Amino acid sequence: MTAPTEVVSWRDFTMADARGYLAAPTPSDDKYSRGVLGVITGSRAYPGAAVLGVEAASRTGLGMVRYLGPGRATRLVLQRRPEIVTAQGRVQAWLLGSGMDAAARSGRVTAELVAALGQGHPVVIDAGALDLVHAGTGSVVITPHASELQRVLGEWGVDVSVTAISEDPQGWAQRAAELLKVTVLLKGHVTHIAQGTRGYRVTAPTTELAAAGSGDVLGGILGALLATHAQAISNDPSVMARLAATAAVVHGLAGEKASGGGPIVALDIAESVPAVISGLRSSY
Ligand SMILES: NC(=O)C1=CN([C@@H]2O[C@H](COP(=O)(O)OP(=O)(O)OC[C@H]3O[C@@H](n4cnc5c(N)ncnc54)[C@H](OP(=O)(O)O)[C@@H]3O)[C@@H](O)[C@H]2O)[C@@H](O)CC1
Ligand SMILES: Nc1ncnc2c1ncn2[C@@H]1O[C@H](COP(=O)(O)OP(=O)(O)O)[C@@H](O)[C@H]1O
Repeated sequence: MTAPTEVVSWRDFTMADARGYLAAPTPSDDKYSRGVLGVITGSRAYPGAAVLGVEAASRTGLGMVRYLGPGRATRLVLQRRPEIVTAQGRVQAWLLGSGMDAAARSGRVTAELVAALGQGHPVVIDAGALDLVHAGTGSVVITPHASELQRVLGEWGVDVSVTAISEDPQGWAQRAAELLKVTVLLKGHVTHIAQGTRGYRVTAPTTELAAAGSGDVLGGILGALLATHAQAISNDPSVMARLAATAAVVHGLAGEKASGGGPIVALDIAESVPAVISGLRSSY
């Protein structure tokens, strides 16, 4: 695979840009009109990722989270967040794969992920569901780090090293978006979001974000944004890239706020999200 075929115009996605996707609910809203996020994340090996993504989605603001992952993770999610619904039902968007390992996934979990991908809703595909990107029937955003993107590209017949991706994240995010026909959010100190002919950069305001579970929190933030903007995505699928960039902006600012110059753990990032959204709503 050589140069990307389409000309992509890249620009920095700003806090003012993000604000447009963080509106408060209106007086006529109810929990269902705000949007429900279905979540299938976590595993026996990584149950904590489920807790982190659900916490982050809840803190980003949406009508409801339906968590439909494995048993142990379900218990941990409910211990942390009794608001979460674990019954099957209708959703407006999905968050899939954080805290899963594609190689260790059971046939049953794979079938559940494929069924969710087949519903035509907007989907965040992370970590251990990235191998199922071909099954997406709605608008899809994938959220790999460089080594996950290398694995995905390998599965699609593109041989590239992690070093090469890290040296040209813009180019590889763009190539992957073209090849897979999805929105790509490639994580790093600078996060690159590519979709069609658009590209957005978001530079993290703190390096403390480089910590275990930080990406699981990002997935939750983005999942909530997809659920609350499902109609906007249906009207204009290019909104996916701007929602992904908004999630990266919120994630970065939440990490910065949680840090205050010191170290953080991933849950601190999620807990700082409401204050960051409040600040963004009132600042511009
Ligand atoms: N609380 C939770 O539940 C959490 C759950 N999480 C979940 O974990 C799952 C796996 O995600 P991941 O990104 O860690 O794994 P992966 O994509 O395979 O890349 C691994 C790369 O890193 C490297 N590597 C490993 N160890 C290294 C070392 N000591 N020093 C240096 N390099 C080292 C390794 O290289 P190698 O060892 O192969 O040489 C490989 O290249 C995923 O589902 C995620 O959601 C996480 O979010 C964390 C919190
Ligand atoms: N050096 C860095 N500076 C700022 N942010 C970083 C840095 N390295 C990684 N990040 C961010 O931290 C998060 C890490 O996500 P990920 O690699 O999926 O980790 P995990 O799987 O442990 O959640 C991503 O949002 C990424 O953009």
